[in-house]
Amino acid sequence: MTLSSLISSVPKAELHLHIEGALEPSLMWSLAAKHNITLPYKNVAQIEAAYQFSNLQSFLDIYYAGASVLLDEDDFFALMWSYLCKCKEENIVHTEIMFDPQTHTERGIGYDIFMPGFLRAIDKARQQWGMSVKLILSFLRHLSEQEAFDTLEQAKPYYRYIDAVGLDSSEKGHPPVKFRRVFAQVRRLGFRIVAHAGEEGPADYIWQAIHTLGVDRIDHGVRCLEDPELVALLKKRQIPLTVCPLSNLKLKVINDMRQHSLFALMDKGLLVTVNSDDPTYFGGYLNRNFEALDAALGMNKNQLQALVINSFKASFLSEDEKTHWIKEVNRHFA
Ligand code: HPA
Ligand SMILES: [Zn+2]
Repeated sequence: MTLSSLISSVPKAELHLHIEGALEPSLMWSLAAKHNITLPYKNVAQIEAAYQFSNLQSFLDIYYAGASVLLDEDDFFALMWSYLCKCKEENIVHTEIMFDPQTHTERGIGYDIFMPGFLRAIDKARQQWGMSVKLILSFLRHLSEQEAFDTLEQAKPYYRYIDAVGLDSSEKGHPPVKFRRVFAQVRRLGFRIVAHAGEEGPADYIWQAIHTLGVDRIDHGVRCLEDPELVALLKKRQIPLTVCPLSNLKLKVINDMRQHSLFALMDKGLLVTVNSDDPTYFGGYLNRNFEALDAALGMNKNQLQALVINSFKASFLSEDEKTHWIKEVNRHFA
């Protein structure tokens, strides 16, 4: 089998995906029409053409504006269902999906609107395809810690549907320590913890995420390479990094995919995974990210196999589920 057909056919997990970043321009357009919302674009092609970013903030501005078309439960169902259909197409059998409650609650759209929409789509994918899905509630770090506390409190009726809590949005100037107390509460509630760190922000933010927040995984984390002691810690504790190659390229964390450090991180013994982050904004779903790495840097079958095994190892699945899927992956490569 060619590498390309292995990439698409192997069962895999995705661990770093923002559901608001999976809003297809065509769905944005039709929801705007449904709700009589005027977008600053004349057609779908213009939406796509607007996705040229110079850094994280220039993306976030467009990403939060795009979410303004999501108003009723059916809209959130359509958004989730569209992504889960892509998972089916790409042989993603398990996905851990981040959602940003504050992007919606700030507009007056409550948990009672978006959660039932998300959960209906997830139930349908579970029943139709046996897909496995976990949800990660993410705090927007440009907002205050008090607002994160309020967001956690408002989620109470839905705690049983949420597996982990994370931290995303504008990284620079909003270090993990800003959220020390709310993540202490998150830990007491028994959720797993993830945080974006070391995407644009310094290696020190990765230290803070580990020591102050007590994360189970780091989202991005590519800037760890600037600190050999940190690399040694990530290796020793096998703290996973959910790396997003096309995102790094589109947000100018790197200038060329040939500069991507993913294989360097693997060679240092780190537990690295490949993910799509915000696929409709960054030019591709998960399989495209593997393809882009191969096209720029070359990937052999052993590297692909290791990355796919890592996607299960680094997940929040049970040990039995991990063992099951790792066996399936190995069978696929045999
Ligand atoms: O890559 C990202 N970084 C920070 N916040 C985000 N929200 C969506 N995608 C991202
Ligand atoms: Zn992200």
